[in-house]
Amino acid sequence: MSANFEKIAHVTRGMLKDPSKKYKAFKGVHLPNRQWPGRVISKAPRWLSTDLRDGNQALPDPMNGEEKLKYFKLLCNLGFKEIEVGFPSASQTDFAFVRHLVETPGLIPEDVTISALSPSREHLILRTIEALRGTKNATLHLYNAVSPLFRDVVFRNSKQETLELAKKGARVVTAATKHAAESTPTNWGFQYSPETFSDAEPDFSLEVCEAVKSIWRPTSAQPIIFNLPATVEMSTPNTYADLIEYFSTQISEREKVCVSLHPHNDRGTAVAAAELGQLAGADRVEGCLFGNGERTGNVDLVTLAFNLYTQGISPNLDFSKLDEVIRITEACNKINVHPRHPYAGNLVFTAFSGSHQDAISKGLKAYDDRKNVDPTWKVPYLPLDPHDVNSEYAAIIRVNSQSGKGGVAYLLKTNRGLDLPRALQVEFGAVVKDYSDNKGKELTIGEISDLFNTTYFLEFPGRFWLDDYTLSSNGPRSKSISCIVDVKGRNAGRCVIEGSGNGPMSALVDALRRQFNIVFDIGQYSEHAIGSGNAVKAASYVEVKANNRSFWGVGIDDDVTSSGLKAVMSAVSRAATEAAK
Ligand SMILES: CC(=O)SCCNC(=O)CCNC(=O)[C@H](O)C(C)(C)COP(=O)(O)OP(=O)(O)OC[C@H]1O[C@@H](n2cnc3c(N)ncnc32)[C@H](O)[C@@H]1OP(=O)(O)O
Ligand SMILES: CC(C)C(=O)C(=O)O
Repeated sequence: MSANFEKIAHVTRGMLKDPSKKYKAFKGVHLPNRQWPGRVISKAPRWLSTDLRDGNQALPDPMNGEEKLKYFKLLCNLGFKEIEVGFPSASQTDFAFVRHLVETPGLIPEDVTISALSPSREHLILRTIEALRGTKNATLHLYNAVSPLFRDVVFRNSKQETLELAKKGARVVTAATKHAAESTPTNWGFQYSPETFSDAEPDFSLEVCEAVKSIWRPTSAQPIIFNLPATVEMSTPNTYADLIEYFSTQISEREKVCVSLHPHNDRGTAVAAAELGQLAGADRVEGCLFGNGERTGNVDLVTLAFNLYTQGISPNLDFSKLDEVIRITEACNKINVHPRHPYAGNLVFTAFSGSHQDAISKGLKAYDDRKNVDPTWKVPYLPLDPHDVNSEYAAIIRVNSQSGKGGVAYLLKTNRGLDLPRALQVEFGAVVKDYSDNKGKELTIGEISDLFNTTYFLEFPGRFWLDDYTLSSNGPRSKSISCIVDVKGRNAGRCVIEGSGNGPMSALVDALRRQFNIVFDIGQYSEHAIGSGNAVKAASYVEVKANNRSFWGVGIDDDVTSSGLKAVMSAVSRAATEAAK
């Protein structure tokens, strides 16, 4: 028997060459006049967070009471007005948590409605109502599965028996909430989910929902919520949208119904399904932060919210402190947010590749230049301004062997205030590229900064190091210089060199030529201030040309003339080092 089983297992293991016998294409509803493709989303839906229920039931280690409370407060702070707080009939932890919320004054904000889920079984419904009793606003959420697969395999129920199960549960809910002896009256709302809606006959889902509606008798002021789950995502998201449009247009007394979506992410398209479902007429969306939830998760509410936001539509949720949201979610769920998670992953505002870095830094500069006149966000590769989620641009650009000069220059600018001329960017970009290629790993800004100091002799002397100097004026456009210079390498030692020219720099060039017989020309030169006030410094960049080659030097000093002279020494040292190779 066991050998036989292994044989079968062996034969069937692995992907099939022809999967068509084992897997059948999903057949959607026939909807030739579908309207949703021509629509656009123009407002945020009603949101319900089911992190504390569907999210929690999917965790290897479900949240304890303390974690649930922390999470509940987070959800309230983010702006959720409907929160499914648990499945109180499942465990004492869930029951006690709901009671704690209800019984502790001030824990549930006045404008927040809590909801709890119950299967359509009398004792479980009663226990759920018991948990919610006494809170100001509560939604009792009832469910039973309606699809043929569940009818046949799980419940072994006929259609009629499935319909009766829903009706029986609805009646229990009505009776128990009507007669609930509450010292503080609860404003009860009712929600019904035909579980497995995505795989059920659309007309049967409608029939069950109509039956539940006739028992609960909603009004326009207090509509019933029909939550239509893609309990399992069955096919492309357009098929879910078709089902939603069909339901939304066929259900009677539509004005007394709130159509709600509850997409799971089995095919990775829950976000698309939720968006198309809204086009198809849904008013409300249920999901979890960062897509936690059964199997591949519930639809990710963070992505949905930012998808709206980046279209210029307020999601009515505030994720400004996204880092904190991630920290709390990871701590409570014990599941990390993926580094490439839309909007939230720690790599989504990061570019390693050179051409992306170049485009981003140009885009950020262009945005900064025009934002007072035109605040429209248009920056290559960045659909969201990282500042909106409290992130810094500095985190955007990171350097490895795929990076180019633009990213390196951007980092030196943002971290050290150094605005390198383009030709120097090219030169130093190549130095960084060589270094990172050899290292085979990402470089930190500290490493890039050290490499810049070493390459341009900013901290440790090169072949020539200017210790001190005096300048004297011989009349307009004529200067003399006397410098104390430390020399390394051949003829090492300290010496005094003297020269003259029409400015300090050309006087130094003359002194170096006289003393060391070094012949070169000054090419490009630029300087700028770093910082402001008493701490201001000057940065100078000088290009020297010798033997048909160009070498850049950098000098930083409190004094602008000294920074220029140091930059010349830095460039000449680099040229001399190269000549000595
Ligand atoms: C798609 C969803 O996410 S639905 C929510 C799912 N969440 C959970 O299940 C988390 C909490 N659940 C639990 O703690 C338990 O499953 C309980 C307390 C609800 C029930 O526990 P048990 O009575 O031990 O039953 P069990 O867990 O085996 O559930 C299966 C039984 O429930 C029945 N059932 C399942 N869903 C429903 C429903 N909506 N209405 C009525 N009966 C249902 C099944 O037919 C099965 O009955 P059977 O034992 O007669 O065959
Ligand atoms: C009970 C329903 C809403 C559910 O969680 C699902 O079908 O996924």
